[in-house]
Amino acid sequence: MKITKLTTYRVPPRWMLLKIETDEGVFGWGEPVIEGRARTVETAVREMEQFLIGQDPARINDLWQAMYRGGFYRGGAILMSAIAGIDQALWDIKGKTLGVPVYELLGGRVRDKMKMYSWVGGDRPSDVISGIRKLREIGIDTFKMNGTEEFRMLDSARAVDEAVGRIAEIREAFGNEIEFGIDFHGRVAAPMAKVLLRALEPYRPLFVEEPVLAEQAEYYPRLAESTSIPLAAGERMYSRFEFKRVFEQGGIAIVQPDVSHAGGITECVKIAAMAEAYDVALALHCPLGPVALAACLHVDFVSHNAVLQEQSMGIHYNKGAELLDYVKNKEDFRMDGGYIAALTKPGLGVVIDEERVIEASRNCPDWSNPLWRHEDGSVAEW
Ligand SMILES: O=C(O)[C@H](O)[C@@H](O)[C@@H](O)[C@H](O)CO
Ligand SMILES: [Mg+2]
Repeated sequence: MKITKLTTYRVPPRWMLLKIETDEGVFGWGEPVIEGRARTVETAVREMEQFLIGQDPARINDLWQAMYRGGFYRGGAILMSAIAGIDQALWDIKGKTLGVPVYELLGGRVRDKMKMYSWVGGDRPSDVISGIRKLREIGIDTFKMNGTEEFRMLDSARAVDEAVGRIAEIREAFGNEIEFGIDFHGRVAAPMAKVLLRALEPYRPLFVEEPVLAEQAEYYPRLAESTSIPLAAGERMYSRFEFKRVFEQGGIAIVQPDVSHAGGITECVKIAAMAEAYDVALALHCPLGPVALAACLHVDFVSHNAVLQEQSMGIHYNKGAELLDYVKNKEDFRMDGGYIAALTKPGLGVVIDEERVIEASRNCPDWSNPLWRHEDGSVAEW
């Protein structure tokens, strides 16, 4: 079998889908994208296409190594997202060719269902209580929200009280019937991270995510020493080689690689195994589309330490399209009591409505995150 064609579709809300076709008619879907840089990743996929055309899609490991090591400059968000989406599509092709779901090719399921969580509250965490109430009606009991709005490097007791007050209201309203992670989203700098973590302790969040920016990873062990709240990070780390330092230094209890940013299924299965060796949990990051989610689920179903899966249904970014709008087999993504069953169709198990995708890709608006500024006019982390 030989790869004959790669087609990319940038579609609302902010996703990019990749279709890889072969000379035997089998095709696979991937989702190579960095939110806000879809066109840049698209160019990176195009550059890799020259190498890929004519290759045997079954040789996933060799193609991965060639795409990663073939370039003198490697790694980082753009290249690893391009490799990620291509890798996902290659696994889709292999599963379809052999007539089995990808998790069977990775040794089979370690669980019967996977625990999911949902975002509430939006960029500026508001209406969190009503958002939780609505999702509780469909059996979701685990949530994530942003912890703050703009947050200065050295911020006030008032800003801390505002952030903590929102969390206190949640515990007040729901007690311990629900669990929630708080995403600092990299908005909190090292001087304030310990202050905020300490203030949140009494409300026992399930985890705090990106307590500081990934480029400040050396703070993770020190922050972990200062709190009992499990710390999570990983959406802005792109390969085993970045995660290994985090495992070695400690401090992160839950790693969150993104299967569309960190080299795909091939790389994330390896990161998951490394995490297990350090007794670190896995909660794959996935605020993206259905192919990214399907790829995550295949990693979840073969990883003992997979504890939670993010999915983007109703997420504040999904303007212009919802998680399953481009999917034909919507029923396979149904959640029951906050869990999802394995996707058992051959390959990734997601049947893409290509007509819908082609239609949506016409004049697709570019998405980029807002540029926030502090009151003094300086740039604020979004
Ligand atoms: O945890 C999450 O889902 C992420 O922090 C998410 O909010 C960002 O990755 C966003 O997608 C960037 O554009
Ligand atoms: Mg996050």
